[in-house]
Amino acid sequence: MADSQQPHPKTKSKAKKRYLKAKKERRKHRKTSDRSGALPEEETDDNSEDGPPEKTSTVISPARLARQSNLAIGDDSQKRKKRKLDHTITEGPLEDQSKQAEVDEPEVVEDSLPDRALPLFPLPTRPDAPSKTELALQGLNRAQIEAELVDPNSTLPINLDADNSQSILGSKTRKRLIDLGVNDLFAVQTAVIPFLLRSGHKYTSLYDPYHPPRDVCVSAPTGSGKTLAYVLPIIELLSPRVVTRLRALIVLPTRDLVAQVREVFETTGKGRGLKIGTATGQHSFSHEQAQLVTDEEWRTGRTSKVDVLICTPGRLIDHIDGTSLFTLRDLRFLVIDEADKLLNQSFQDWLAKVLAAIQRPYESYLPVISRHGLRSLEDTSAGGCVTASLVPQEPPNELQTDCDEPRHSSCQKLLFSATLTSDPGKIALLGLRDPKYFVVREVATGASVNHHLVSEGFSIPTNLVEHMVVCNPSQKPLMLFYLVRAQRVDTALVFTKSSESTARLVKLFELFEKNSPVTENRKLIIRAYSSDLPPSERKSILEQFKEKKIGILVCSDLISRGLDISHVAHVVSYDVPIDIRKYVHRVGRTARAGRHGEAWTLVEEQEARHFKTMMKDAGHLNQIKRVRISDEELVPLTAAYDIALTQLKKSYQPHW
Ligand SMILES: Nc1ncnc2c1ncn2[C@@H]1O[C@H](COP(=O)(O)OP(=O)(O)OP(=O)(O)O)[C@@H](O)[C@H]1O
Repeated sequence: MADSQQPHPKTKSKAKKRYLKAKKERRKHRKTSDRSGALPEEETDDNSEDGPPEKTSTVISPARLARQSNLAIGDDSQKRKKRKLDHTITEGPLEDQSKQAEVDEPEVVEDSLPDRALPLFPLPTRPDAPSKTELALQGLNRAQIEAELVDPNSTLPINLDADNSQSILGSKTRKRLIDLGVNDLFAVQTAVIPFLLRSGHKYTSLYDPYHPPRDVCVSAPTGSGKTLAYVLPIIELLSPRVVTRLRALIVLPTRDLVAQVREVFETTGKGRGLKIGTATGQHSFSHEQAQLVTDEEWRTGRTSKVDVLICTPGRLIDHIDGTSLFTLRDLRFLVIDEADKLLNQSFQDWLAKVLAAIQRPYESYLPVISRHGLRSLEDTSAGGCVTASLVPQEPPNELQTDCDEPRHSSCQKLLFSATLTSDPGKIALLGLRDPKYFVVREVATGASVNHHLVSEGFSIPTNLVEHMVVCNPSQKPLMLFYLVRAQRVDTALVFTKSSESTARLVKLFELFEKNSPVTENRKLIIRAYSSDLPPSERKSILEQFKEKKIGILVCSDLISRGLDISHVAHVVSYDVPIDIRKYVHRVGRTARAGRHGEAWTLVEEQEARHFKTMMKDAGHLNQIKRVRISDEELVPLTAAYDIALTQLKKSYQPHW
């Protein structure tokens, strides 16, 4: 009974029937009105099958609303407005909106308004992220990006018979080079020397404030001949001068390098009359002052006793600050060798002081009025025609003349390094004038110079063979002794991390040599070279090493840069270098000037990952061969090593 009173789920109530009928009519009506273009009635959410609909939410089709608003009339602006409306009306996530649009936009609307439909804008797409190289290039300046790539294998023969007009170098210089055994210019020299010495070109004059020369930055591998690349042009340009002025300043990071570069100047420029001076602090300040300047200006018309000064930055600043007659205003060349190292040194703000000292005050560019009411002019063109003439002084002229053109310092800055920085911030400190970059390196096909500049993957001499030996820290000295004995690493530079480490290793090695049986008729001499030693002793040790009286020189990174000793056949990094720059300079003490050389790095097990990552980042890991030394190979050395170790420990114990 109760069941019969319940309405059957399939039977429809009267109200429902009425509702469905009305709905059907509404649909029918809508179809006909759509076809005739009339606007239908407002559509409600009446899809419920369960009874008369409740007016919950009203969803208005955007197309319909646009039509209601008389917006979609065909022209573009109206279409745009319609689209705007679409966006304002539909709310919620974009995905929902597009679905909603699909539902609300019946095909009939699109069909009926083909020419009014809004153009579909492409969905916004995210551009590919720029590569690391592209990003880094954004920081580089134009000169770096347009660097000239020089093939490291290119050479230029020095022809003694060529006449001066055909050759970049004068006959005197060529003859001198041939006498010294230099028959070809190396790659870096073939690029840089012609750039600096374009004969007859305005850049060759010593003083040209209206057309000052372009600055030059050079990145070339160790031992590739960068020193001659600047020494030769300086000698060529300065030797015709008549009046001695300080016209070339060469800044280097260490005293040893100053002495080395001085030697190159003296041997190459022999007989050319150039006066070379050095300032390193090795001698007393007053002694250096007496070597550099004269107070007889009234008689000689000059203050400088030298044409070329080679110095360390510290002592240079001392002279700028403390030597009253010392001036850099006549400089034609400022050479910063090992530039990346020197730019990292902020010592006494040396760079800013030097740059300020180079600038001539405005007056000094004008003809100088002498005490006699005359002016002296100096023509210092490269042709060697130097005249000091006295010309009556003209009254000041209000008219604009050529002399009113802005005048610049004629000083040309030359930067050299095997690991030249590409850091735009550091380069900017130098205020370079329209710099020209030369990069000497082999570039793999497809790779660009820029990539190398950015990645700072410095090039290593091609004749260098590199090895790494991964070992237990306690075995490191034994590994070194093994290399010395078995691999004949006996004309070598061994680099450690500190002077203490240097001293300890030398002591241990001496004890080891004393205790090991002499297998051959040779006594190996090993010495330490460190900052703890007085300068005179350091100099003497280097001399002995150059003369092959010392076989192995153990040192810290003090001499890892620039040192040129041709017979060094091996470089051992007893302690792993902390960065790729240090590695490049250390291994660059061998395989110089096209010679063969070998580099060994002793890597403690826990350092292996760091070392490999460093090499991989520099794109250099594949060039390094891993050498495995078995315990059996070490057995013949262990007895002497153990005794040496015990003796070393005893020597470090306090005696009481
Ligand atoms: N054209 C040449 N022919 C023969 N030998 C040369 C030539 N140019 C330079 N050398 C020799 O090559 C050696 C290395 O030169 P240099 O010291 O100038 O190298 P470098 O590029 O400055 O190296 P580093 O970056 O290590 O300072 C020197 O002994 C030099 O005399």
